[in-house]
Amino acid sequence: MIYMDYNATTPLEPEVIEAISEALQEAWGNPSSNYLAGAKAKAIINESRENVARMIGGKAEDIIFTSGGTEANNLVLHTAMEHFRKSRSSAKGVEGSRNGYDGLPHIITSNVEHDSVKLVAEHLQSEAKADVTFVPVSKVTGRVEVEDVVAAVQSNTCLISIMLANNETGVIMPVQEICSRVKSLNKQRQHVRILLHTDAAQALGKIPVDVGELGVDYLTIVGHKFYAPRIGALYVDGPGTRTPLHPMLFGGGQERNFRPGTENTPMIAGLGKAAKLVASNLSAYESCMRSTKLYLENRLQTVFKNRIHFNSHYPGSDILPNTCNVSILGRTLQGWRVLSHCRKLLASVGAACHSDSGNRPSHILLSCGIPSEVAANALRLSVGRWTTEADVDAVVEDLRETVQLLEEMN
Ligand SMILES: Cc1ncc(COP(=O)(O)O)c(C=O)c1O
Ligand SMILES: O=C(O)CC[SeH]
Repeated sequence: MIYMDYNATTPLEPEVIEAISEALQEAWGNPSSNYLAGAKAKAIINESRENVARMIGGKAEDIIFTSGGTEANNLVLHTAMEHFRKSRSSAKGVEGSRNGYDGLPHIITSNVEHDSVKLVAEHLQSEAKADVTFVPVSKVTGRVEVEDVVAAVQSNTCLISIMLANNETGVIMPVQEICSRVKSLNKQRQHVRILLHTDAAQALGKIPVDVGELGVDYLTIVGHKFYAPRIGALYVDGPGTRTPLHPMLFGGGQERNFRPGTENTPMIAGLGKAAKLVASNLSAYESCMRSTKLYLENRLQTVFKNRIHFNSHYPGSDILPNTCNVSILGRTLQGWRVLSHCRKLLASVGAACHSDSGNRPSHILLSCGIPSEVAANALRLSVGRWTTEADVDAVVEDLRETVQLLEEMN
């Protein structure tokens, strides 16, 4: 079988497995314990924190380990709600400062976010705890447009959360430009500070990610997208000092009380090792995945000619180097049907967490302006660091044979 679903999850690099097993064997102590076994664990955690910070151009003290990206994203939206409430209570009594605090906290996000942002925002909205603007991506560029985000800002806006790259289309969002514009707004606003978050899950390990260049207050890190284990982290620019961070959990004081619970040392060790590999090899990873993806697109074009629609080709938009969202046009060639008949290819029609959504076309692709009958045939092919041209040849031949079979069956 040939795996081409690296946006869903990645295997662990051998060096990462080695770091995890070493921590399991040698650093099993409680990191808070004051004897050698604990000190060993604490040292591994500190080294990993440094490596994760280095991967994104941040400082170690700005990294908070979490169970994964879902927790990190939830922590940001929870913090924004608390930020609004505390800002409002401190504004009470100050003449004229009540403006902007009447009503609910307002969140701005896009209509193509991962469910761990989308569903949290929808929940807050349905519970009348927040107003939410889901800014639609442009159907021309597949990208959320800066002017549309800025136009959505209200006096009670307390958070803007826009993913750095989309998991289905691979489209890279203009987060740096959005942050630059909103920081200027914040300087002149009399109202609550607008916090800035990006979910970088799909970008890390594929393209350069630098928190200073982006200008974000928060950035979500997801290990299992860059050959690390199922653990994550949240970058916060000065947690509790420059940038608010309000815990969802209370307990033993770990992670400076921002995320208590005895640390998962082996998984943190793996995250740190994977981050170190990204920091050292990103340029090679990126160019290798890009050349493989381009070879895949060329082979698909050659074999399927005018029956192929590339769902990630948007004028003026940058795309992740590993992602190829493509539809083979034909009445009987729905993506799920093609994949279920392929003998070698392992891929998806869209986000793994939507895999139980039946055979409906991806709402992400429909939001990007892909016609329904084309979106229904979508295949999300995402290559990895070690995907070869031979893998591509085998996958394209598998698709060719499968299409021929399905069309002969009908
Ligand atoms: C864009 C994006 N954000 C968040 C997540 C959630 O991360 P986790 O699976 O660690 O909860 C994922 C992947 O699952 C993702 O692709
Ligand atoms: O896009 C994916 O498959 C991961 C998020 Se559910």
